[in-house]
Amino acid sequence: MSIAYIALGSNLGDKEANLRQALKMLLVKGLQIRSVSSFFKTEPYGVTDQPEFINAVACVKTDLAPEKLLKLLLDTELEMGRVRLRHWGERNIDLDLLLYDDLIYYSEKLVLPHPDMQNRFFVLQPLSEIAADKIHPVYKKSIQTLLKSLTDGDE
Ligand SMILES: Nc1ncnc2c1ncn2[C@@H]1O[C@H](COP(=O)(O)OP(=O)(O)OP(=O)(O)O)[C@@H](O)[C@H]1O
Ligand SMILES: Nc1nc2c(c(=O)[nH]1)N=C(CO)CN2
Repeated sequence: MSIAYIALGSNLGDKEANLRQALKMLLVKGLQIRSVSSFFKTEPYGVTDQPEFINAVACVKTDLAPEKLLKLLLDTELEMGRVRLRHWGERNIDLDLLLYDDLIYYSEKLVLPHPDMQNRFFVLQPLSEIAADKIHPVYKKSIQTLLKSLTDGDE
């Protein structure tokens, strides 16, 4: 069994209901959900002229290989009628794979750890709630340290 961390986000429709529905679907598809962070209201990152998001992170246990797990996430987005208005823009549901054990992996379809997670408050805040001491396999720093660097404005 492997442990993976999944980021959930929504800023269209009933955002909290969208996150709850996605979590239910992941469970039905066979992921063992070990913990889920609080749901956080977050300011839009990147493209800022859009509604605020609700974000959360879930820790799951799975036998699926990383690319199979990513496919499960992308299929779940599609089954929820994935709406995306523009790159980094509004969406009813977004499921990203943040970490998979301590794997460092790069393919056309999947990059692990998620290559922008260290820059995203909306990821590090919920992740640090459920995995503060987890060490990022590339930066070799804990999630809480990465969060502090981001909020302190370190390089
Ligand atoms: N760790 C990862 N988690 C999710 N998708 C990934 C990851 N690494 C690579 N991808 C690829 O990124 C593609 C596009 O992802 P997506 O449409 O969610 O981009 P985005 O949400 O607009 O931006 P971002 O991925 O930076 O949040 C996916 O189809 C997937 O193949
Ligand atoms: N706060 C917040 N900002 C974002 C988010 C998100 O989930 N939360 N997702 C984006 C596209 O992946 C772009 N910007």
